[in-house]
Amino acid sequence: MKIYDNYNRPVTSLRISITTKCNLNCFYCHKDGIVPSSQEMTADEIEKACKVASRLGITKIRLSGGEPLLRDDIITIIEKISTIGFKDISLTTNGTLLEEYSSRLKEAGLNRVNVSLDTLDSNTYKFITGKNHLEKVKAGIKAAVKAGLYPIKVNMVMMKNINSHEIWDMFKFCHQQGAILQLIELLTTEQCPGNGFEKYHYNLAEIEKKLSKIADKVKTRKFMQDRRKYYINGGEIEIVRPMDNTRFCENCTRMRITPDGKLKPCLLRNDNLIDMKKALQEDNLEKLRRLFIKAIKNRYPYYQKNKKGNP
Ligand SMILES: Nc1nc2c(ncn2[C@@H]2O[C@H](COP(=O)(O)OP(=O)(O)OP(=O)(O)O)[C@@H](O)[C@H]2O)c(=O)[nH]1
Ligand SMILES: C[S@@+](CC[C@H](N)C(=O)[O-])C[C@H]1O[C@@H](n2cnc3c(N)ncnc32)[C@H](O)[C@@H]1O
Ligand code: SF4
Ligand code: SF4
Repeated sequence: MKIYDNYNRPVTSLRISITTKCNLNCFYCHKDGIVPSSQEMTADEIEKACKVASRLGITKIRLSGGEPLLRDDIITIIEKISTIGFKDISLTTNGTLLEEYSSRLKEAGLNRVNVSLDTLDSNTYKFITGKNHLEKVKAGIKAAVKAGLYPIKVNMVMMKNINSHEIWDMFKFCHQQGAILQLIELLTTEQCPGNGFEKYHYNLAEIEKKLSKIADKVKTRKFMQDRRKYYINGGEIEIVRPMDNTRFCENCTRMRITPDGKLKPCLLRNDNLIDMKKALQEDNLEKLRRLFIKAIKNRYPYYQKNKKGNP
C-alpha cells in the first residue's frame, strides 16, 4: 500500500532528525529546517513512529540532525528500526565519528551513509566548519567503505569563491573511495537567515550542462525529487538543486520528523507541523496513524508553478 498526498505525490520516505546537537558549526547550516529544542524522542519512540510509517507504506528511513552520531543510543536506534523491515535505512553525518562507529552501524542494520564534506583543503574546512576535523572525516569515509556501508555519498555544498573550484578533485577523491559525489545547491530557509546565501550561492545549472555533455550515462530519480545522476568514467555525480525548483518539489516523496517528535511535512516550513509527542508517550499507535495521515494531508509542494500561495 502506498499513501498519496493531495498533490498525488506518494509518501515513501521518512527523514528523522534525532538531535539538534552538533560538534561542528558550519556557517551555512539549515539544521534540516528545525526549530531548536532540547527534547529528544527516545529510541522506543523513534521505533514506534517508524512502525506506523511502515504500515502506511513508507519504505525508506533516513536519520539526520544535528549530528546523529552524537546520540549515545544511536546503535540501539538503528537496531530497533532495522527489525521493522524497511527497504533502505540510511544516515547523514558529518563523518567526524564515522571511523569509530562504521562497523557497529553496519552490524546494527544500517545500509548506507551520506557523509558531508565540502572541501579537501584543511584551511577551507576550518573556515566552513570552525573545526580541524578534515582528516577524521576522510578516515571516517574510508572506514565506512571498509565496513560495507553501500553506496556511500559524499555531500558537497557548492559555494562560490569557497569550494566551487574543487569539484574535480572531490570527484577524483570520491571515485578512489568508491563513493558517489553529491553536489548540493546552497539553500537558505527561515531557520538560517544570514547564512551566506547572498554571497556564496552558486548556480549549479552550468555544471549540469557540462556534466550532461561529458557523461557516459544520465539517470533521473523520478521518485527522489527528479534528481539527475551523471555517470562519468566509472564514477558518479548526483545533483541536488532545490531552490525555486518546481520539478524538485513536484517529485518530493518525503515526510520528516523533528527531534522532539513533530511531523514536519516540508523542509522549508514550520507553520504546519503536527505534534505526536503525546501519542508517542501514550503508546497509541492508532492515534499516531491518524496524525501521520493528517500531516500527509498538510503536504504542499513548496515551490509551485503559478504559485498562488500555499495554504
Ligand atoms: N529543499 C529540499 N532539500 C532537500 C530535501 N531533501 C534533501 N535535501 C537537501 O539535499 C541534501 C542532501 O541530503 P541528504 O541528507 O544527504 O539525503 P538525500 O541525498 O536527500 O537522500 P538519498 O538520496 O536517499 O541519499 C541536503 O543538503 C538537503 O538539504 C528536501 O526534501 N527538500
Ligand atoms: C543539516 S546536516 C545534518 C546531518 C549532519 N550533521 C551532516 O552535516 O551531514 C544535513 C545535510 O544538509 C546539508 N546542509 C546544511 N545546510 C545547508 C544549506 N544551507 N544548504 C544546502 N545544504 C545544507 C549538509 O551539508 C548535510 O549534507
Ligand atoms: S555538521 Fe551538519 S548539522 Fe552540524 S553544522 Fe554542519 S551541516 Fe549543520
Ligand atoms: S516540498 Fe520542496 S522544499 Fe518542501 S521538502 Fe519537498 S522538495 Fe523540499
